[in-house]
Amino acid sequence: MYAMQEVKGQKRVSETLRRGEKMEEKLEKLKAEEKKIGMTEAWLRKHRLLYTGATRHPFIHSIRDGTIDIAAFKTWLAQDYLFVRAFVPFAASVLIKAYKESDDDTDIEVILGGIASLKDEISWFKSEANKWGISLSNVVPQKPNKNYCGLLESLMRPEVEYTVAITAFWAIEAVYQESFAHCLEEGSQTPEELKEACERWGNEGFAQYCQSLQKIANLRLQKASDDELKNAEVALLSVLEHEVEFWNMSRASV
Ligand SMILES: Cc1ncc(CNC=O)c(N)n1
Repeated sequence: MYAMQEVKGQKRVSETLRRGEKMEEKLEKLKAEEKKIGMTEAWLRKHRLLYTGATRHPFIHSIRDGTIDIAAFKTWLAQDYLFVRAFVPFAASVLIKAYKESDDDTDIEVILGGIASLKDEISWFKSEANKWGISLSNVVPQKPNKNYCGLLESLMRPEVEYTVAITAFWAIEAVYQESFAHCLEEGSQTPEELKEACERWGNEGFAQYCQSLQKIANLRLQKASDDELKNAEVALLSVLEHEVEFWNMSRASV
């Protein structure tokens, strides 16, 4: 008898929690509409601390102020090469979802542009590794890298909606854009030999590409169901957390 009541009580609690979450999503949506900003911007404001943690990490600061230990940069380079290799099939999965679910042809063009530049990026990683005397064929992925690639794998599943996947895709690209652009701003003391790496993601073209992705995500999120909204926000938070861990890993290697 008591057990039955407890089960009922638990059900009521979880039902209430679920309702609370739904209301919270609706509130975020209203806030975004009121301020005439997109959903992604509303979420970044809500999770400012985490976003700053991902885009203004001590690893990035150390590049910007020139105090970086080159061993940390080399670790990042080798690990990121592996990440980018895993990022290609993820990008391809987003392309497939866009083809199936989007009614806007330009989505495909934006995503395809991203995939095309990944080919160039992989070549760059190889020549950069060569320059630093790193052998990429012997690199073993570290735990945070494996975890991040695991997230990509889970987002590649066919049951993950396009809206959720494109939100994650935008966030992954935007973190690198914001981080490396910071290393190139006025007053930064980024070492000459690291500037090329920073320009890969910190350049104006990459910034515009990120804005295009953000615009696509916002349009989709505007029309999304409560469930999709929740999943997209969770995906965004997961991306930001994994990015922080990825920077931590690079720094911890020295
Ligand atoms: C860990 C991580 N996050 C984002 C990017 C940027 N996307 C593709 O290059 C990256 N290279 N690595």
